[in-house]
Amino acid sequence: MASSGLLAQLPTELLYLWHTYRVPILLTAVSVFAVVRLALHQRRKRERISTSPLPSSPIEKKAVQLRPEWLPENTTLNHSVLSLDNHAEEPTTVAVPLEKARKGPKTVKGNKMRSKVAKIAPTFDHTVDQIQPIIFFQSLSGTTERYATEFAKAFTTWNSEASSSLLEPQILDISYIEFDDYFISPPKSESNIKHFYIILIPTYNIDTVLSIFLESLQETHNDFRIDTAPLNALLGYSVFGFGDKQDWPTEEEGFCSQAREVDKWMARLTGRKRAYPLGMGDVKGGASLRLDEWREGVQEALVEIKEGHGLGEGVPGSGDAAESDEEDISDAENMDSEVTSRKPVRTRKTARVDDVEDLGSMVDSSNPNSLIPIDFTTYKSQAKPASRQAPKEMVPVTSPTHASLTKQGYSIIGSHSGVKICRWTKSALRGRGSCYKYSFYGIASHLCMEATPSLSCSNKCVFCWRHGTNPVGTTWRWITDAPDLIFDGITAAHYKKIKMLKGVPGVKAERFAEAMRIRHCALSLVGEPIFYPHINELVEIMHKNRISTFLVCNAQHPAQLASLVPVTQLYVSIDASNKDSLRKIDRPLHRDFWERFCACLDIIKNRRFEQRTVFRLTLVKGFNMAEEVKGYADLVERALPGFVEVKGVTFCGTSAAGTAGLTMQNVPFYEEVAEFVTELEKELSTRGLTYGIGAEHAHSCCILLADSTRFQRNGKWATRIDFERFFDLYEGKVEGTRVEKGEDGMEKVIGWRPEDYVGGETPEWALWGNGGFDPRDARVYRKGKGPGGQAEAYAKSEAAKLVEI
Ligand SMILES: Cc1cc2nc3c(=O)[nH]c(=O)nc-3n(C[C@H](O)[C@H](O)[C@H](O)COP(=O)(O)O)c2cc1C
Ligand code: SF4
Repeated sequence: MASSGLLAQLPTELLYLWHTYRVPILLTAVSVFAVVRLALHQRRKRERISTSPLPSSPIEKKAVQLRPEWLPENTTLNHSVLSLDNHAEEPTTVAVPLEKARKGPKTVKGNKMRSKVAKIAPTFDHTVDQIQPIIFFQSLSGTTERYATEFAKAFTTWNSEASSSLLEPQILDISYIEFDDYFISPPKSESNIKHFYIILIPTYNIDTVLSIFLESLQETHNDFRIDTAPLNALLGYSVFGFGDKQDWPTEEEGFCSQAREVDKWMARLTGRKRAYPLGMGDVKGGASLRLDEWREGVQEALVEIKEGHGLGEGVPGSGDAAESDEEDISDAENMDSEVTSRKPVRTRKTARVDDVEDLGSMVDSSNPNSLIPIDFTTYKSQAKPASRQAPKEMVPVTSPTHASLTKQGYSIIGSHSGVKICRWTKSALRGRGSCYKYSFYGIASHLCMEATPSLSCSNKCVFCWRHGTNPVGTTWRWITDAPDLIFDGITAAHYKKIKMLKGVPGVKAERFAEAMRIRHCALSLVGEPIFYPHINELVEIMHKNRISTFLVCNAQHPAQLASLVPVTQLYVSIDASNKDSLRKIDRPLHRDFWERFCACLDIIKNRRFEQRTVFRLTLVKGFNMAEEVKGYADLVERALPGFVEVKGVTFCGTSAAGTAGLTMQNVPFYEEVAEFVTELEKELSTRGLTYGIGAEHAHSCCILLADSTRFQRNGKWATRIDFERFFDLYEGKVEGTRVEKGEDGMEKVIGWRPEDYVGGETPEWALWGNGGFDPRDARVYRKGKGPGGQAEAYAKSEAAKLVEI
């Protein structure tokens, strides 16, 4: 009873208490609430290590138009499809779909009327004009180069006895010229100098520079914006091919097939100015003799021209275009199309005639007005696309490229991937220092693997050390190895090479043990990694194995760049600040290289909050340094990369580099690089951009600019990477801070930002002005080098030897 009375009194008591103490109760509740909120907030903040402000959400992105011709060919970006790997020992899975996965603007097809009248070639006035012969050659294993040199010598000796209207020949390697400078129109020169082309080439049934050369001739021919016979102003041309009759006994089986192709395209581009028939020599017997005979024939033809007789008389289709049947010339354009009926071929009068097959196919009298289909949105020939051919191996074991790369220390994996131990990996194993990637980002060189899934690329940069033998291509058209096999292959080859260093004096046991677990992969080396159609799968495999990825691309493949999965650090090579300079230094194969380059910059800008983005500038004195600071600043302003790495060129010291016009004089001194970077920093700052010099590695002539609003903590540089954090973000163990507004207007996390895996502060010794060499490592100087006023010369000579990307 007593207890029920108490209960009845309780509401009155509570009401009394509430009235008496409500102010302190309310204050306590608010305080507790505030403390709990604050604690929760602090916890979340700890999870988000980033200190920089969150990007406005969603980040405004510039629309980048991907042209249809930029989309990959022969392959698909579909992740679920793996390629057939013909190197695999165990049976592999799915075959490469040969059809293009083309998206983008609709292709507009039209028709071009064939031109009825060939241009009249300028005549040679033997009283005032001079002939400039140009000897073009291409050589992978040196044979053709040797013959071309001998040819030039014999030709010059003969010419010294002849007259002055025939100039000394120029000799040019097809690997190093700008095709457009010679094969869209004759080179620019004084008006009384007329050119004559002598072309000496081998044949390779694999992809080499020659395949690209042939494609370029074909493209020029099919380009509706270019004249029917753009090389008509040449006085004439003649081609000599080298082949191997032992393995390719007949023409049907491929003997000198590429020389025959070049001869055919030159006939079309010149308006049939074949001055002397195609010569062919078997390198296994009689090539020298054949070449001498052919040289005499070419010389005779030149004498005729010199004396004002032009190319002499021949059957229609040979000799001067003006003398030829006009219809034959325009029909010759259509050699690829089906021939319905053929004019009877007249008998040859002289040695200077076309091949019977050529004559036959160029005549299509029954259908003089037939139309050639033209694709107005692309340069590419629609008539006979290369992609219809069965894919080949990029670097077959039998190729000189394979031999050359293996000799240089590369392990070739499958037929298009490579891996090589970097000099710095050896150095780090011996406790003698790591490369600049350690100073800037914290990558110890002995934990790093350098590899590429594509030894081929679409540039022929003057400073590339794979000159001459490098596979090149504008589209991926090779047999494609599966990404897991590439991963297994490159890692196995890397470990094998590390093991081989076991006995090298000075290798530290502790570092050797550490090196047996790859932590980082620089996807660069040579070639273009994003050219490989399954690069995304390969990157994913790396990340799953907790291997970080530094990927360097050459800004020529916007479609692949746009669809690349986020990597740990994404580089784009910026080899020049303007179109002209880029053309000279990178010698890109794509005619729209500048548009591609600019599109890549816009993509880099759009993706700057998804991953760390870096501009890699390679300074080559005399090519891309002087007067270009403002231009580089324009590019930085356009793409806003997180970092700008500026590096003096590495001179590979090969004779091929010399052919490309590069010598030690082009390697800048460290102080010159430093001066350049200081100017660039100043220029960026006048534009209100917040870049500062973050770190340096004088040893490899490399300096780092970084965005101070993103990669500084408490006013101190934080350029290093927290790799464990990166993998935790990748695996979803921690949440990133990249947010986007959903359809409901609410912000939600959609990934991570570079700021989420910023590592510790940049060490004192790596900061600008301190040199960048870890004092815990032993610095070893070569004889006669080292401190004492020679540091810069040392850096320069070392830079010449290092192959470090
Ligand atoms: C991988 C490979 C493929 C070749 N393909 C052909 C061919 O299809 N037809 C041919 O006549 N010769 C072919 N050859 C022979 C080369 O044309 C010949 O060896 C030539 O001398 C090489 O010239 P270079 O040393 O200047 O590169 C091939 C040689 C190699 C190594
Ligand atoms: S982009 Fe790289 S691999 Fe390609 S040519 Fe230039 S330096 Fe060599």
